[in-house]
Amino acid sequence: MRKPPLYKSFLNALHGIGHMVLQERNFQIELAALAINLVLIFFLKVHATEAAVILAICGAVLAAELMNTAVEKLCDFIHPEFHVKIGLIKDISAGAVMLLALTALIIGLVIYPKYF
Ligand SMILES: Nc1ncnc2c1ncn2[C@@H]1O[C@H](COP(=O)(O)OP(=O)(O)OP(=O)(O)O)[C@@H](O)[C@H]1O
Repeated sequence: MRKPPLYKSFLNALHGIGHMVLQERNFQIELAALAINLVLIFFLKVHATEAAVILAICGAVLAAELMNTAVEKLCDFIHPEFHVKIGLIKDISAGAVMLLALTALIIGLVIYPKYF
């Protein structure tokens, strides 16, 4: 089968991200957190290395949220009914996001205080 052109792959990925921006509350909250961090980095003149760490963890949280939502949607598609294993799969997937969000919180607590 012929591979689709590269720009088509970008459009497909943007379609997925666009869906998340419009429909998924957690993703919207995490995008707002990224925006707040960008403002803080700019106004507090955060050191470039620290800014890179902050932006990297924000990106990781957003990417994990994308994967978590994909797992949830896949679960709902293949098994819409209640099942204890589906619950566990969703909980594990959500756990990945929570782990990264907590890491982001700790990184923020380590970096920001010295700028105030
Ligand atoms: N089909 C199911 N069978 C068993 N438990 C389920 C099922 N669907 C959802 N759950 C339970 O409900 C939780 C929330 O699942 P849901 O699909 O509603 O995600 P959500 O509310 O969008 O979560 P998130 O905030 O992580 O995006 C799951 O983590 C799981 O514990």
